[in-house]
Amino acid sequence: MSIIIEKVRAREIFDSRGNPTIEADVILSDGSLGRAEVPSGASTGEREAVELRDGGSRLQGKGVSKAVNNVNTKINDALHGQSPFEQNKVDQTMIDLDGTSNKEKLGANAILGVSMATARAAAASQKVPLYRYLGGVDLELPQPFFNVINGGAHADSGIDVQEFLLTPVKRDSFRDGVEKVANIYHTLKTVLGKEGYETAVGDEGGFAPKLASTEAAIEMLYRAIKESGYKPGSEIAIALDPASSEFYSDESKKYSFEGKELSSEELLSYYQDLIKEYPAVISIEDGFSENDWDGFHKQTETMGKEIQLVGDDIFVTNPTIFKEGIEKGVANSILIKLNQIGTVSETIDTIKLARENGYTTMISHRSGETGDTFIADFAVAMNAGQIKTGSMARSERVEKYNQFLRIEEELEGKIPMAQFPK
Ligand SMILES: C=C(OP(=O)(O)O)C(=O)O
Ligand SMILES: [Mg+2]
Repeated sequence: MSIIIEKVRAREIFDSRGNPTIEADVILSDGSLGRAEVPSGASTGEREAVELRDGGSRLQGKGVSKAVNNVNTKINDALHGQSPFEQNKVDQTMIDLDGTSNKEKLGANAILGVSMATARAAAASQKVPLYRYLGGVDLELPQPFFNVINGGAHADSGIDVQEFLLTPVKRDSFRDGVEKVANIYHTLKTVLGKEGYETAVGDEGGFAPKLASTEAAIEMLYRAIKESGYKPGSEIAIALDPASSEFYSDESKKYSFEGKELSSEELLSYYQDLIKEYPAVISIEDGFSENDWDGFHKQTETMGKEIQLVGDDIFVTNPTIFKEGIEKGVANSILIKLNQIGTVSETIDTIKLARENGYTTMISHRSGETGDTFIADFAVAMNAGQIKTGSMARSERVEKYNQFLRIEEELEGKIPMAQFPK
């Protein structure tokens, strides 16, 4: 007898910021259960699929009971009887049922929860790990990027750049990479403490010291890398996510950055000087605003051969928007967030598009996370090449890194490791 989706249901749970979010269950006729939890961003792109929230006074307007209800009624009715092994069809059914271009009716949070839970249920039914179900035999461990200093919308450190990430360019295994960064993370805490800075952490588990500038933060990283016994650049590299849409004014077309009002051109020369001064910086995400395509394009023209330029807010994992970006020569890499687009299949479409056009892909967590480790399996299955999922001090982030350690062990180290830069 063929296996079908018997029941779909959801509930309100809480994320790492204490906000309500969706947990969805997909139950199959053979009794298999797939469960998934949905994350939530803070520095969200304007064109992301809509995260449906309730409004009103309950839970300060942040409840997701409407989205839960949509899963338990409309989505349940539409998916009952469908094959869990046809991910595209399941996702398309929900896209059609919603009927809007940004999933505002059912909520991208409702749809994504069910989409991920369907993949999990199908994997459980076939008794294979999620990475195997989604990826078949062609698997690869990504290069991890750890966000060790938090600024922007993720902390009250007052630093304009949202994320300062470390990546173990040189590593013998995934475990070796995590160990190296864990060493630096602990050294960084000591270095910051010695200099009199706070060592409490931000939303993504990185430290949130009140450092005066981007340069001051990078200096701290260089020091921590060296004092841990590694070479900045060749062994441990640095990536930045300024998340610049957060400090861009659509009216004045200026970037309000570190006390100055910078034009697009001025910001570009700032980045050019920065990577000259600190060659360990190998990647910049959202250096320009989602509403400054021209600025992002100019950066790609001038810096795109030297370093990785990642589009997050500007592409929002949306294949249609991304296609336009490719045509306009914007960025050379794309950040992949499942909940920006709202289904597993559309996310896979975006990854394929990146691959066909020579863009690198970095799978990403959200600043509001849960214990769900879906993105770890997903990154391995998609041969995504890179992942960023926070730092070492918050378990909702560390759990993702731990899942890679499990996968590496399960595959007895026989799985290839992505390398960036090559
Ligand atoms: C992970 C990010 O932050 P958020 O989830 O707040 O959008 C990001 O900007 O890359
Ligand atoms: Mg970003």
